[in-house]
Amino acid sequence: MSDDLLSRAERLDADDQLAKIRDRFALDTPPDQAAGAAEVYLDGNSLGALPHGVSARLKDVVEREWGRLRIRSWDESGWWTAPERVGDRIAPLIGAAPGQVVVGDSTSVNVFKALVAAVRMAPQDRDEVLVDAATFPTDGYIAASAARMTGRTVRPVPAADMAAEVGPRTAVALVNHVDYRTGRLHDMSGTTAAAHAAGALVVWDLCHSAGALPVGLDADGVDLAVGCTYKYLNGGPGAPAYLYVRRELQPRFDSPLPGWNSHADPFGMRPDYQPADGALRGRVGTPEILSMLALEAALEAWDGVSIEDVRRKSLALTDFFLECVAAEVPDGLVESITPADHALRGSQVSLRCERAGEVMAGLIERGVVGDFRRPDVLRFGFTPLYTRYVDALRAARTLADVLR
Ligand SMILES: Cc1ncc(COP(=O)(O)O)c(C=O)c1O
Ligand SMILES: Nc1c(O)cccc1C(=O)C[C@H](N)C(=O)O
Repeated sequence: MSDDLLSRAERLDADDQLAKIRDRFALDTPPDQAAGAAEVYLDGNSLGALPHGVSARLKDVVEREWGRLRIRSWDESGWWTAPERVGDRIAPLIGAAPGQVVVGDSTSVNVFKALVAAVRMAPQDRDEVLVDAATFPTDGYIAASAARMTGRTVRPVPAADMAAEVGPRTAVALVNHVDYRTGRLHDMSGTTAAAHAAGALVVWDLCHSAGALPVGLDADGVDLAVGCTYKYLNGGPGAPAYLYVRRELQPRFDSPLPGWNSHADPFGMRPDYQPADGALRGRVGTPEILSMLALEAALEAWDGVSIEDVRRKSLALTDFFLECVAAEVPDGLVESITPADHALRGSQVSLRCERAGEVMAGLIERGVVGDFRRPDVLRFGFTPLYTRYVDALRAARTLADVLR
């Protein structure tokens, strides 16, 4: 056991510019203090921790805005415009200028909107939809249905090969920015440029990158993007997702779900559909006000935080964790499937090991929470806003204990 690692972890935490941001989260509170030590939470890539402030905000939304103001809150409390307002709060985190992001519905529903709208915008003689072959399943299911509905076929392609595979038959490519299983980061700029050179559009799924690393949607000329808000954005279970539509494409965005909330005059109650301008064309029906306002409060945890600092810490944390695993876990028991190359790494470390399900259960029992993805992957998510270097060390040491 190397005390060296512990003193290094403590020094890294002491020097960490983001260390104080952890206080914005409900993490070191009972019952997390089982066995005297706070839980090491490395599952923020599935469900982000609760930021302080959300509970009080929700109480106010429920008791005052809903309970007392009732219907007036749609205007007086800003409920009606929350989807665009919260979208604009997320926008800087994903490199989008205001007016291009709208919040609402699940990621799955937004994948559907984005894909069908992209097929409708693409040259009509194009008959294929390329889908990241290792995609999170929901994207693949939705893409298959969207393709069937629009008379296209799906061709699965490894995300890393997407730039080479887009061609004259491609209407749209759907790519995960960071692979949920391996934590591999894909090349947004190069893939988008290659798709455009081939006359195709690209839809990016940002679920595992937004809030974990800088995303440059505008700079990279991305057409459409979707993402969830319950991972690194800490919006809470079932928090609504978002849809980005590049400003120049908005006039041509023809939603497959043209609900009344995306109408130019929703209260005109007219029988004919006339789409609104701008990002709110991506809205569908009545927004999820409670979860959307919880998300809005959660985003305050980002006040004064630079995403570049987040990225620096994320890479340092994942490097340190990999180093601790190499030092503490006997050789040959685990193998990292997360790229060592920083340019290819998101904010998680995935370790392949035998009986991974049982190993993760053992870790959780000992207060180290990651997750298990079948058949053999242990996932450890590193959320720079609240994960400490001592957490990375404790996770590696606990893993070594469990494996022994
Ligand atoms: C890449 C990716 N896309 C989509 C989803 C989920 O979509 P939804 O918000 O519809 O559950 C997840 C995780 O749940 C994901 O990791
Ligand atoms: N969205 C989830 C849920 O409702 C329950 C359990 C897990 C999730 C997840 O987010 C899974 C996650 N997208 C993954 O990367 O595996």
